[in-house]
Amino acid sequence: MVLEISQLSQYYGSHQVLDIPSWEIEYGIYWIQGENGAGKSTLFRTLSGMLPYSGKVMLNGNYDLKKQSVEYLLRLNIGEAEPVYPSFLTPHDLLSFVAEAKNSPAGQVGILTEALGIHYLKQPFGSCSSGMVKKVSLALAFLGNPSVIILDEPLITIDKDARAALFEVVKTYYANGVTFLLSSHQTFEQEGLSISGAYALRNKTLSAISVI
Ligand SMILES: Nc1ncnc2c1ncn2[C@@H]1O[C@H](COP(=O)(O)OP(=O)(O)OP(=O)(O)O)[C@@H](O)[C@H]1O
Repeated sequence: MVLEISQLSQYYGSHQVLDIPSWEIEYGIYWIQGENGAGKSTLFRTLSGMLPYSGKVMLNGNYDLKKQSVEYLLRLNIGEAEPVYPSFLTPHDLLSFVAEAKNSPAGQVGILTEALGIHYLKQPFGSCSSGMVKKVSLALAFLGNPSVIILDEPLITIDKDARAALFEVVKTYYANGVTFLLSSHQTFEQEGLSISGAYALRNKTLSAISVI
């Protein structure tokens, strides 16, 4: 299994958001759906090691998020729904830092920024457009040699060309063995992606649904 969850429970204070007894996926592209506030971002942030949780999360059958967190986080990347970065940093700063942390191959940042149309690499985030910030967050999600990439609402704020470019990158990575978890309130039909499965997050847990 690429990703396995068992007895995953997540709270904000006394408010329980996730209660997932068991969920597992093989290699593929998966669409996670759910109403506003259902807990999609919370699930993604939990799987990305950004929130403490109770339960077990395993990657590639080998890496437990709690026990082998460095190995795990080298192989699982996230592009957040509404990224916020320090206003004084530049895309160049952040991309270089994450590329180093993720053991990126030489030249990878240049390939991704070119592909996604990120032109203002030395302009601080404080003066970047929201679409540019989003594109940088998407580029960050492809750095290194991930086996899983989570893209939370990848379509928001980016223009038509960037959207097409993004899904070309998704297809290339998928063809090279990367599993994707995507969330979106819109369908991915026009992207020409072959979705392997869809899950609805409701009542704090994930259930398989048909892809429509
Ligand atoms: N940092 C936080 N502190 C407290 N409660 C939070 C926090 N983040 C999210 N929540 C609550 O957790 C629940 C799930 O929120 P989450 O953002 O995960 O949902 P979502 O499915 O991603 O929603 P949307 O489709 O609107 O983006 C909501 O009730 C939300 O108000």
